[in-house]
This record gives sequence, C-alpha cells and structure tokens, in this order.
Amino acid sequence: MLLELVAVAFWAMLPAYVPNNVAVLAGGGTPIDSGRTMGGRRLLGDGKTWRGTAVGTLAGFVLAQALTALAPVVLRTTGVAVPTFPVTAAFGLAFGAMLGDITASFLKRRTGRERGASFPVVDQLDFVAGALGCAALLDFAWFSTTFSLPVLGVVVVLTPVLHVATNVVAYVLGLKDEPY
Ligand SMILES: CC(C)=CCC/C(C)=C/CC/C(C)=C/CC/C(C)=C/COC[C@@H](COP(=O)(O)O)OC/C=C(\C)CC/C=C(\C)CC/C=C(\C)CCC=C(C)C
Ligand SMILES: Nc1ccn([C@@H]2O[C@H](COP(=O)(O)OP(=O)(O)OP(=O)(O)O)[C@@H](O)[C@H]2O)c(=O)n1
Ligand SMILES: [Mg+2]
Repeated sequence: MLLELVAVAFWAMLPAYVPNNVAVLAGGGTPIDSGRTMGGRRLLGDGKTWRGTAVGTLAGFVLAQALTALAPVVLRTTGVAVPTFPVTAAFGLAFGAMLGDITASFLKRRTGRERGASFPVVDQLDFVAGALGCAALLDFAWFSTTFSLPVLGVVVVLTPVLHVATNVVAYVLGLKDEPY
C-alpha cells in the first residue's frame, strides 16, 4: 500500500521534477531578468535563464504526454492506477515548477543571498509549491483527484529527499557548482 502510494506520488510529480533537472542541463544563456536589479540586487540572477525555463517546461510537458500513454500499460502490468495528465495539468506542473523556482530565486536575492546560495526548505519545496499551485489553478478537478491528502503527504516528505540526492549526484557528476 505505501509502496503504491509512493509510486503514484513520484509518477504524478515527474512532470514537475524533470524540468528542474533538464534546466540544469539546458540552462545558461540570457538571464530572464536581463541583469535588472531591485534595491541594488539582481531581480533573479544569472541562474534563471529563458532557455533553461523554456526547455525545462517543454521537457516536463512532453514527459507528461509519455506518462499518459504509458499509464494503461502500468495498470495492466502492475495493477497500479498511476495518473494521466491532461494538457492543463501537464503544463501547470511543468511551468509551475519553473515558476516556483524563479520565485524562490527572487526571494533569495531580496534576502541578500547570492546566486547559488543555499536556502534550505525553500530550495526543496519551491518548485513543488509552484507546480501544485499552477496545476490546481489550471485544472482543479484533476488536481484534487490526483493529489489526495496521502499523496500530498508523500510528495512533501519524498521531494526534499530526492532533491538533496539529485543535487549531490549532479554536483558529483560536475553538472552543478554546488550540491544543493
Ligand atoms: C532515489 C534516490 C535516493 C536518489 C535519486 C537519484 C537520482 C534519480 C539521480 C539522478 C540525478 C541526475 C544526475 C539527473 C540528471 C539531471 C540533472 C542534471 C539533475 C540535477 O538537478 C539538480 C536539481 C536542480 O534543481 P534546483 O534548481 O532546485 O537546484 O534537481 C532538482 C531535484 C528534483 C526536482 C527532485 C526530483 C528529481 C529526481 C527524482 C530526478 C529524476 C531524474 C530523472 C527522472 C532523470 C532526469 C531526466 C533527464 C532527461 C534530465
Ligand atoms: N529557470 C532556470 C532554472 C535553472 N537554470 C539552470 O540550472 C542551474 C541550477 O539551477 P538552480 O540551482 O535553481 O539555480 P542557482 O544557480 O542555484 O541560482 P539561484 O541561487 O537563483 O537558485 C542554474 O545555475 C542555471 O544554469 C536555468 O538556466 N533556468
Ligand atoms: Mg540552486
């Protein structure tokens, strides 16, 4: 039962997880804030670029289509009813993840944190809040069906673990300059 719940939660969050990963790989280029500042500090910083945001969102959106096509196969082979993703949910999760991460960068700059600085808890849950918020806004019926309280509980506990693990793996692989 718990394993099934974790599998459903991970599956449901993949279109929000992968944009963050792909943005690291595809990132760089023109910063979204174009160097603009507020109160003497950058609006967002060089860590939020148009290319990373666009490619990350696209990757999450496309992955959601693949997961939707795969869902019946998973049900048939494992008996686990994993979620499918209507276009509204796919875009909400993928773009929302990027928007949440961008919002966190805005807050980091306002609190005097340099680009790449760690902001515990915010770093781990910013994109979750953005993704779930956007998905709920764009398709509340899907959101409320997919993210039951038990699934939400697993997401909130599982994501920080995965976030730390993937950042450390990416740092060890030289994909990120810091392990968070
Ligand atoms: C299950 C446990 C305990 C560990 C997970 C180990 C794992 C899945 C390692 C893969 C990590 C890795 C090297 C992926 C390649 C992509 C990449 C460069 C990741 C670096 O991203 C770091 C971080 C950036 O976010 P930030 O802006 O907030 O700092 O990623 C954020 C982490 C998450 C969103 C948490 C959930 C992510 C995963 C579970 C990783 C899932 C990875 C895939 C499905 C493969 C990625 C696919 C592509 C095409 C990149
Ligand atoms: N919308 C985004 C998000 C991430 N990235 C890329 O992914 C890297 C890691 O993302 P993240 O850790 O969120 O950015 P930081 O560099 O740590 O910047 P910040 O302090 O603002 O989080 C960034 O440096 C950037 O190269 C990007 O280009 N566009
Ligand atoms: Mg960071």
